[in-house]
Amino acid sequence: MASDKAQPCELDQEKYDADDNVKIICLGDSAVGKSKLMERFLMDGFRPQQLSTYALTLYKHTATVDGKTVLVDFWDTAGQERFQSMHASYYHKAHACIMVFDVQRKVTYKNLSTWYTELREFRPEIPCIVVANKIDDIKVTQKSFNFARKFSLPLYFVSAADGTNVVKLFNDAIRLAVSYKHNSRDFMDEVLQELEVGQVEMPSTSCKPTHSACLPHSMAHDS
Ligand SMILES: Nc1nc2c(ncn2[C@@H]2O[C@H](COP(=O)(O)OP(=O)(O)OP(=O)(O)O)[C@@H](O)[C@H]2O)c(=O)[nH]1
Ligand SMILES: [Mg+2]
Repeated sequence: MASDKAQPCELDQEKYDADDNVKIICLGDSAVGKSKLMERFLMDGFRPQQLSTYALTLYKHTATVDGKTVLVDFWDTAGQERFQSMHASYYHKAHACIMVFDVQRKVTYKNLSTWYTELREFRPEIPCIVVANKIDDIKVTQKSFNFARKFSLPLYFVSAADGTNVVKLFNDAIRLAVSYKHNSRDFMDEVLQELEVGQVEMPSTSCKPTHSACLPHSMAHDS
């Protein structure tokens, strides 16, 4: 697992002075290469051994977008079935999604529709990039994958093993996340942003407890 190499986030003043911060989530079946892609981007390395992510790993990254410092939280979720019910809270306030399948395992491509349905249930509007990983092993770049076209989503052919398109993928995801954050007309996002800066006083009766956004983060979707 990549997390043992990633250092815990230090109290780095630069990070707290960031102009902006975004959250990007990574979805897909177990063993499609989500953690290895993060490892490749964040550490520019790849260790082939397999260690499945346990529930969640959070990575902090600082990027520069149009001259501004952006603090990025990457959420690497476990693809395993046994963690499925925990995924709901990961969607909370996400600004973009990287959705990965393994070009060598057809079932992981088929399961994209399940992941996508769940994503849209919680985050109807956020940008989503479909990622065909492991292209180092077979020639697939000529293949068309209809899933991405059907939902008008960008499709990237990448390899965590040799690094093909990985930096481009993550940089584009960060840009999309920042752009979404600033241009979104998503009603709940607007409410949340206003709550964050303390502009809105919400009487307790106006916030229906059925919507996760009204709950503290730790409680969201727990039931
Ligand atoms: N050939 C090849 N193998 C890869 C690539 N990316 C990942 N793998 C291998 O695929 C396996 C799974 O990679 P992980 O990154 O752990 O998969 P994951 O999606 O994070 O899996 P979970 O944490 O269980 O959800 C490992 O054995 C990796 O070495 C790639 O681009 N090419
Ligand atoms: Mg993993």
